[in-house]
Amino acid sequence: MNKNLSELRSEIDRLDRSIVAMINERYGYVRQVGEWKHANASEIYVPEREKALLEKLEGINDGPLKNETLRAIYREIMSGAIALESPVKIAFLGPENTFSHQAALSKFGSSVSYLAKNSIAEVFEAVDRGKADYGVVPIENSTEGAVTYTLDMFNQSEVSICAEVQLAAHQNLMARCDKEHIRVIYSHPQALAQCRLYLHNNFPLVPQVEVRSTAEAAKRAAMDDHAAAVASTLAADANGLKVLDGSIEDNSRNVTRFLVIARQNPKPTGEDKTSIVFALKDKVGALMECLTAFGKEGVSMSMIESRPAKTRPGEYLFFVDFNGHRNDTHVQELIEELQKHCLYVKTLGSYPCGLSISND
Ligand SMILES: C=C(O[C@@H]1C=C(C(=O)O)C=C[C@H]1O)C(=O)O
Repeated sequence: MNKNLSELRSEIDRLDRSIVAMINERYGYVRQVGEWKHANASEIYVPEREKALLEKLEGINDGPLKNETLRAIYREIMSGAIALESPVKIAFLGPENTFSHQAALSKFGSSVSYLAKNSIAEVFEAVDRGKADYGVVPIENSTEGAVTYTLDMFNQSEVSICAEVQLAAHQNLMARCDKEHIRVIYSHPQALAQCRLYLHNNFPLVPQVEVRSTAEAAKRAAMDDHAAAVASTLAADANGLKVLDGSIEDNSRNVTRFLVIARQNPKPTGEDKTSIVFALKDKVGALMECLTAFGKEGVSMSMIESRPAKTRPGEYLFFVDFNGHRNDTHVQELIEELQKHCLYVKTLGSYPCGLSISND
């Protein structure tokens, strides 16, 4: 016979008691892992282990639990585990409630502590000086391209990349008033650029004002009856604003990629990416030789970006992301080949390929 509601709930209660007991049992082992790590000066956050664990769990999950839900639950279980091992601090490009904050939360969960920094340079500095254990910085957007400031910082800093986060960052129009009463729209220049068409079609006569973050834009909209902001839903909630239109970005596959920086180098997972920067020797065909080296080693690039070297006019640095780990023989051969044509080649990190996460 079918169970009635209170019988069903007591079954749920029984299982919840087991779940909590099991998480606590798990944390007993986590604590011991933490002690081992402290004794062996080992890293607390281990992205390659987390990735392998999540993949294994997805492999045994027969549903109805969705893999997305499973990941979110484990994000928090592992966040609690990290906090139990050590009080880690994560620096991100502030203020709070920006997409960078959201990217950091999606990687480290809500049990660790966060430091909102005023600039990308300050995030690097916090990690460089050990004031933060990890940093989260934007690196590229699928609509607007590379975040050149972050690229430039890598050339000056000794931190390395230990993980990536790909956030399907949806932009939203939010305000206290209705659409017809909007007299000004605030946002970060990149967010305004991502919604150029929507804003042109819907608010051709409303002035757009650039501010330093989408979170700042939402704060301003919260203080003005006739202002709107283009920002994340996190910012709408934090400032009590109504979302008037959601997912207003012109390209619905608008993804922002963030990097986790640290003073550590993850081990290979079998599905890794490596980021390097190189400066070409001043000789004809040097760039061609470098690109040929990638082809020869069968290495596919996922990003290539050039930046002025700032030493002499006309000299450029090339930032490249490609599939593979710095420990792989073919990657080592590729780097040796590149060195022949470059003044220097610096490996910025090898890290597990990240899944794309949505901020819906
Ligand atoms: C427990 C560990 O530390 C952290 C927590 C993990 C977890 O909760 O499973 C996994 C990897 C680490 O980020 C570990 O390294 O195994």
